[in-house]
Amino acid sequence: MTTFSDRARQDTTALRDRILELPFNRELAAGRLSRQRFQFYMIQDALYLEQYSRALAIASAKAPDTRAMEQFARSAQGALIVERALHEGFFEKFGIAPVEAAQFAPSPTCYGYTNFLLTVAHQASYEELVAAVLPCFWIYWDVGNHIAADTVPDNPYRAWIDTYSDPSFGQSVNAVIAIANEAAERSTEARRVAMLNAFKRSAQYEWMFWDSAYREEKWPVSA
Ligand SMILES: Cc1ncc(C[n+]2csc(CCO)c2C)c(N)n1
Repeated sequence: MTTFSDRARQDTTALRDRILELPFNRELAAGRLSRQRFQFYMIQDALYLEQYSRALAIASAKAPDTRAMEQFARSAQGALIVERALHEGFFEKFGIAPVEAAQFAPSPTCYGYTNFLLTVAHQASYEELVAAVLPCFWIYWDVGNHIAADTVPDNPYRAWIDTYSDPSFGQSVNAVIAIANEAAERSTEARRVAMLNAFKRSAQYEWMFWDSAYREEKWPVSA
């Protein structure tokens, strides 16, 4: 039987390869990504995580069973606690006060991605929401492992690489994949197609998020 995650993987093979090949990720692996670019990414990611955590909390509230509720509630907390600790470590290293991150405005891509997730969370089905939050886990696990396999000693971004290639993170990735597969199985084909579309849109935004950090994306006009 073809599961939702099999279909999702097949439909995004080319895009996922393109994510691994992005200059941001290649340079991160080699330890030669500029601090400026990484710092831009960290600030945007802090803004992203706050909204992503809300989307996960809504997934928890909508989940049909306590196991999925717990998984999403834990991940919603993880997005705020674990990832914030990672960020604060880097902010300290780069000499940015953590409160300063909140003073930055989200980039167009960050804004687009978080608004997409929150729109799905509030307006679409639970199944589509699960599909929309999955690339965040799955693609980071792919990227984390890919980078961990060919990084250099003393990489200044080691803590980032370790977080996303840690087996405990792999366990939560597998748990969310299993939840998405169960949700798809219980659903209709029309809804599974909607799930695939939500998954693909988030995967595109994941590519865009790294690309926008590399370009240090600004709003093209100010108000
Ligand atoms: C743009 C962007 N996408 C995905 C992640 C990774 N991530 C964020 S929260 C979470 C689950 C709970 O810890 C994971 C895997 C990120 N940091 N930034």
